[in-house]
Amino acid sequence: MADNAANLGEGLRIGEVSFTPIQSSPYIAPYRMKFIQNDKKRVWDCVKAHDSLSILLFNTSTKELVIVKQFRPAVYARKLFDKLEKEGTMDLSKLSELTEIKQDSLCNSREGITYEVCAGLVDKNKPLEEIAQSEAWEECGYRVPLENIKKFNSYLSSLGLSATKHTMFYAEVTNEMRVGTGGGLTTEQEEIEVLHLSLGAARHLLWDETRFKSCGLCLAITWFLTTQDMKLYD
Ligand SMILES: Nc1ncnc2c1ncn2[C@@H]1O[C@H](COP(=O)(O)OP(=O)(O)O[C@H]2O[C@H](CO)[C@@H](O)[C@H](O)[C@H]2O)[C@@H](O)[C@H]1O
Ligand SMILES: [Mg+2]
Repeated sequence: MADNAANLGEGLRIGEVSFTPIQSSPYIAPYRMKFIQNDKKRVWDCVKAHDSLSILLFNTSTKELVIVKQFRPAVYARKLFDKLEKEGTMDLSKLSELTEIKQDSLCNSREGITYEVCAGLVDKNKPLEEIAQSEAWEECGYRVPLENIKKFNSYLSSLGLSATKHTMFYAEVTNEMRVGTGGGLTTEQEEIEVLHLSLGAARHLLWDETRFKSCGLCLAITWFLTTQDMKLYD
C-alpha cells in the first residue's frame, strides 16, 4: 500500500475544535418514535438521514482497486471524547457546553482518517447510477461510462439509529479514464486522497485494525475478491 502507519494523516492539521447543539441541519433530523409493541408502550430515539451509495472502482490497466482516504469529523470526535473522559475533563451529558477544548488535549489528526469506498449521499433526484458516476469523477478523477456502472448489493446501515439505505456499485475503469485528480469538491471543502491498492494490499487492509475502515469497504473488497477476482484471472 502506498501509505503506511507512519505517514497516516501527514500534513493534516486539526485545531480549534468545539461543539454546539444542532438547531437545524440539511443532513440529519433527530426524532422520537412512540409505539405499542405487543401491548407494551415503547419509545425509540432515531435520526432521519440521507441514503447513500458507493462505487468500487477496479482499474483493469493496473489491476488495482481505487478507494479513498479522508478526515471524518465523527471518527475524530469519538477518539477525542474517549480521551477527555479518561482525563476526567468531560461530561458527555454536557457536550454542548464544552465550547473550548485546550489545544494540548486534542488528538493526533490521524485519529480521524478513514479508508472508504468512493461514496456519496443520495440527496439529488437523479438515478443512482448518475450519482455514482459523479462521485467517481469528483472524488477519484475517473470519467466512468454509465454502462460500466453495475449495482451489486444494498443494505440498511445504522439500524439502531437511522436505517439509511446504502446501495453498492462497481465499475471497471482504465488508465485512459483517469482524466482528473479527484480529491472531492472544493465547494464542499472536501480533501480526499485517492488510493490505488494492489489486490494483496486490499486483502491486507481488510484485517488491519490500525486503520479505520467503513464496513462498506470491507464488504466491497470481500465481494470483489470472492466474485470478480477469479473472473478477471480465469
Ligand atoms: N453531517 C454533515 N455535516 C456537515 N456537512 C456534511 C454532512 N454530511 C455531508 N456533508 C457535506 O456534504 C458533502 C457530502 O459528501 P458525499 O456526498 O461524498 O457524502 P459522504 O461520502 O461524506 O458520506 C456518505 O457516504 C458514506 C459512505 O457510505 C456514509 O457513511 C455517510 O453516511 C454518507 O453521508 C460532504 O463533503 C460535506 O461537505
Ligand atoms: Mg463522499
